[in-house]
Parts: sequence; structure tokens; C-alpha cells
Amino acid sequence: AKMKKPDVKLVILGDMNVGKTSLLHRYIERKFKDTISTVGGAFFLKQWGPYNISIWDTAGREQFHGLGSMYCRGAAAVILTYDVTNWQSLVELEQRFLSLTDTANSDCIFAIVGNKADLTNLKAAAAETGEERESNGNLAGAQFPASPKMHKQVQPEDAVALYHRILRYKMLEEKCSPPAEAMCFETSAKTGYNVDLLFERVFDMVVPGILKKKTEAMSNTVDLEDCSDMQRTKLGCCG
Ligand SMILES: Nc1nc2c(ncn2[C@@H]2O[C@H](COP(=O)(O)OP(=O)(O)OP(=O)(O)O)[C@@H](O)[C@H]2O)c(=O)[nH]1
Ligand SMILES: [Mg+2]
Repeated sequence: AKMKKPDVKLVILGDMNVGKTSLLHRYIERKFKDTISTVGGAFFLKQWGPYNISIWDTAGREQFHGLGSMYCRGAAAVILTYDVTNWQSLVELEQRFLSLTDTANSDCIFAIVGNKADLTNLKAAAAETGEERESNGNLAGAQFPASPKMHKQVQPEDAVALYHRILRYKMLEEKCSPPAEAMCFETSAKTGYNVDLLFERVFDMVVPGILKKKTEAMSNTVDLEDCSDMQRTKLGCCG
């Protein structure tokens, strides 16, 4: 099949083991399956209405950190993922991952995602689909946490506070940016809780940017001049 050219790029960032790959599998393949820690990165294409969206899954391991800013180049949205049972994974988003997004578009949209909500939230745990429960032989029930709040280390308001700090860091106006309540999520790749909501809200938010880019490209002649300049330079180098 002919490879479709993506209209827009999304990137998923976050520490190793938070569930980035699992979230993407859940969304694309509709199931929770075993993962191995990502090496480098991988991308998936998603058709969204008339648009092709590329979604980049990155490696959270420290040794691949240098690749992050490359993956973020030209991104229209970045999904910053942490694990609700791991406070440090939220801290890392700000300390280690945020600066990687310097190469993203200046009007880049940010989502903050607390994954593994099934471990701390009964509703998220119970969201598991019937078919899955069957294939797990009721294992899901047995894994219910005795006290749902037991392992929860990160509260939704911690993510909201981070969202506001990110807008400040990016020098994005609060009033021109999507509100924190719309862009901070708790998800479970295991049960599917809020996973469609997350991806589809982000898709809807990047569509206006695609339209704007297409309109600009049609009415812009400067691009052509830039191109011939580049060719001249190239000829200059070779000749
Ligand atoms: N309980 C629970 N476990 C999850 C969830 N999502 C992922 N996991 C588990 O967490 C581990 C890590 O998941 P991955 O999706 O590989 O994590 P990752 O963020 O892609 O990690 P790297 O590729 O190393 O950066 C795996 O054992 C998953 O099965 C979830 O929503 N709930
Ligand atoms: Mg991964």
C-alpha cells in the first residue's frame, strides 16, 4: 500500500514504564497486550476524517533521551504521560521531558496524562470490557486493589498545576490555550478508561491547525522563493 503523507504529527513523551506504548496499542488495536520497553521510537498513522495523523511513540529510557527533541520537531501536540502511582514520573515530565518540546510547533498543544488509573480508581478498573474480562478468566476482578486509593501518588490537581507551568514555560497565553480541565486526563491502557477520549480530543484540537497550514500554503509564494534559494546554494556547493 502506498504510504500516506501525514498532515500533522503528535508525540507521546514520558518516563519509561508509564505506559506510552500500551496507551497507543489500546487506542489503535483496541487491546492491552504485553509490551517490551521501546527502543528509539515508532510511529503509527491514524486516519481522522480526511486527515492523516502520525502518532510517535518514544522511548522513556534515559539512554534514548537525546532522540526526544528530534521526535518533537514540528509536532502539533505533545502527550506528556506519567504513572499515577509514581510521583517521580510526574516530576520527570517537567525536569527531563519538557525541554525536548522546544522543537515542537510554537502553537503546540499539550495534554497531560496520568496512566494506570485502574490501580487507584475503581471506575477506571471497572471500565474493562466484557470480552477482555472473559479472556482473562476473571483475573481483572482478582486484581482489584483492596483500597483503590492505596497507591495513588499523583492527584489530578498536581497535573493541572503542571499544565499551567507548561503554558508559562512555553509563553502560551492561558486565554488562547485549551483549558487545563480539557487537557489533563487519567487513563488506563489496561481497561481502556478515557483512552479514546484522550486521543480524540487531541485530534480535534489539532485539526484547526491543519486547515490553517493548508490555507497558508495555498496563498504563500515565499515558499517557492525559499526553495529556489536552496537549489542555488546546493548548486554552489557542488559546482
Ligand atoms: N495496571 C496497568 N499497567 C499498565 C498500564 N499501562 C501499561 N501498564 C504496564 O506498565 C508496563 C510498561 O508499559 P509500556 O507501555 O511498555 O511503557 P512505556 O511507557 O512504553 O515504556 P518505555 O517504552 O520503556 O518508555 C507494562 O508492564 C504494562 O503492562 C495501565 O493502564 N494499567
Ligand atoms: Mg514504550
